[in-house]
Amino acid sequence: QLSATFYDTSCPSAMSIIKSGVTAAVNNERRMGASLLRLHFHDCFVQGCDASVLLAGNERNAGPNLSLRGFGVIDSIKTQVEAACKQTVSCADILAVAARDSVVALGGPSWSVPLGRRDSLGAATATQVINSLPPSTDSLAQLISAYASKGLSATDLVALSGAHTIGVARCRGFRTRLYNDTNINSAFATALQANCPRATGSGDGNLAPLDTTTPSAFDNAYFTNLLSQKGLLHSDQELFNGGSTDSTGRSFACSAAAFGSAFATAMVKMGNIAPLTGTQGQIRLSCSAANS
Ligand code: HEM
Ligand SMILES: [Ca+2]
Ligand SMILES: [Ca+2]
Repeated sequence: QLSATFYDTSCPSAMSIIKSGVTAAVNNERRMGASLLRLHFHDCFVQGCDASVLLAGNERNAGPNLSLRGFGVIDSIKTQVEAACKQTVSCADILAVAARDSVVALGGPSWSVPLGRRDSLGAATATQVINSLPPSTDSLAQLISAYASKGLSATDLVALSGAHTIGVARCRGFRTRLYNDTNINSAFATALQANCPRATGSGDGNLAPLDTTTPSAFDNAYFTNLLSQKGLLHSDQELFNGGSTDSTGRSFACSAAAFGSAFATAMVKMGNIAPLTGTQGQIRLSCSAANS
């Protein structure tokens, strides 16, 4: 059972240290806010919110995790938190708070983060990573079932996908959509094709914003884009493609407030996936390695 006041007496400065670290990193590079938010998602979906994603090794080296970034920002925040309160604040909680502070730094909603997660003793395998994170080639039905397996609803799926209102993706992740999908705005596809050639291997790493309208503001433009078939990933456009989630997407496109509150609710739910609590796991001294 997590609690928002978990560190109030044991480490009262933790929240402000994390917030300053995140704000400084985002002011230096806006994209870092997106990268920190994605780290928390990749942590929670694989073996629960236990900071397993931060451990050097198999999990971090698995395909879907190779483009993760922000490890250095988390390490530096952890160093400052350790200096204030020795072995008290978990890396898993730092990730959850950093995700919230990133959203706030980019103009999105705020919420109170339940705390008290502990850190895993080990990482997941590459196979576990691949089986736990839905690929962007998934259909709506596959996405709904992947989220259901984590206790998240179809509304949570749509709300959490709104995280793609910030950040970027590599050509290799949206090439097939540009050349094969039919539910894509043609001017949008043509413009993206210039920097993402059809041939596999050419321009694989070229980046495009997930939200073509406001790539570094946390707003609801991701959903207005979906209404005009300008979702970047196949999985993004699946959420608004004539299926059961259309009405949710339309409501988030119409109301930034409705999106913000559903996003906050869904982030708390995602942050509650299989946490280690009590005497389980450990409080790591360094986020990239289990204690020796
Ligand atoms: C619904 C299933 C999801 C799929 C299939 C998916 C897929 C992807 C892909 C393919 C990328 C680009 C990676 C690259 O090319 O390097 C990406 C980036 C990103 N994802 Fe997702 N994602 C999903 C859900 C989420 C959720 C739930 C969050 C957070 C709550 C999230 C946050 C992000 C962010 C912020 C980025 C940009 C990161 C950066 O610029 O460094 N995604 N996602
Ligand atoms: Ca994890
Ligand atoms: Ca945006």
